[in-house]
Amino acid sequence: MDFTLPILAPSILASDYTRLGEEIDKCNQADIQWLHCDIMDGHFVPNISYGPKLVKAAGSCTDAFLDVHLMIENPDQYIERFADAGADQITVHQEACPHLHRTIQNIHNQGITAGVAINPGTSLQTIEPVINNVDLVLLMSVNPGFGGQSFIENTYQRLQKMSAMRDENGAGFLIEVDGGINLDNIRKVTQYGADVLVAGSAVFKAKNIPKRIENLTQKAKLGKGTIA
Ligand SMILES: O=C(CO)[C@@H](O)[C@H](O)COP(=O)(O)O
Repeated sequence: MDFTLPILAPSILASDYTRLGEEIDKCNQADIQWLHCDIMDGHFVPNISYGPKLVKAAGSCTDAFLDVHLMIENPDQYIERFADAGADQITVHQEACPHLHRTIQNIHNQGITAGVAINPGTSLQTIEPVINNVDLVLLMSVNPGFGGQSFIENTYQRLQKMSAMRDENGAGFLIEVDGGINLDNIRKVTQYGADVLVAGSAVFKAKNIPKRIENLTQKAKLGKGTIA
């Protein structure tokens, strides 16, 4: 599937679940390419969000690529269920996968793309052995578990290092950044190498959601490729 970079991926975690269809429809009005679903289990992260049933409902409201981020322990146990629910991509946490290479294979075996996520406090070197096997690396720019947190500033250096690792290894994965992205920092995040920008509060707390998505996307485009 071809996408135009940078990609803005609204995270429905910040949406009004009582009007989920309408909220996603507003994203469709802005021609979103990706929709981001955050799965939290109350163990890997200190919060519980939603499961495959809601992912399926969300997917039925859009043609956008369904980007499912599993912040859960034992992700292997749930890969098939989220794939059946319509996930186009599943991302698992390095910190939750003792057999990361096998988990990535399990995702690919479902005929979908695979991502690996890392927390702000985890060394980038820990994912080096799998970077030629994944389609996406997700750098968390907040400690996962809650929407509405502030962006952690050292993400910029981590983005630069991750881009350099990709070049050195001749890898082709996309770099996604998730947490605390807003109108003030989105340009800089893309300047430092992000291809995909997850935004929850910045999208769904806006009065005019389609307009906000357009503004965020425009600012992200201004940053793309401006730092070597
Ligand atoms: O995974 C997470 C939080 O753990 C994120 O996807 C949040 O949903 C992003 O929300 P904002 O920081 O943009 O409000």
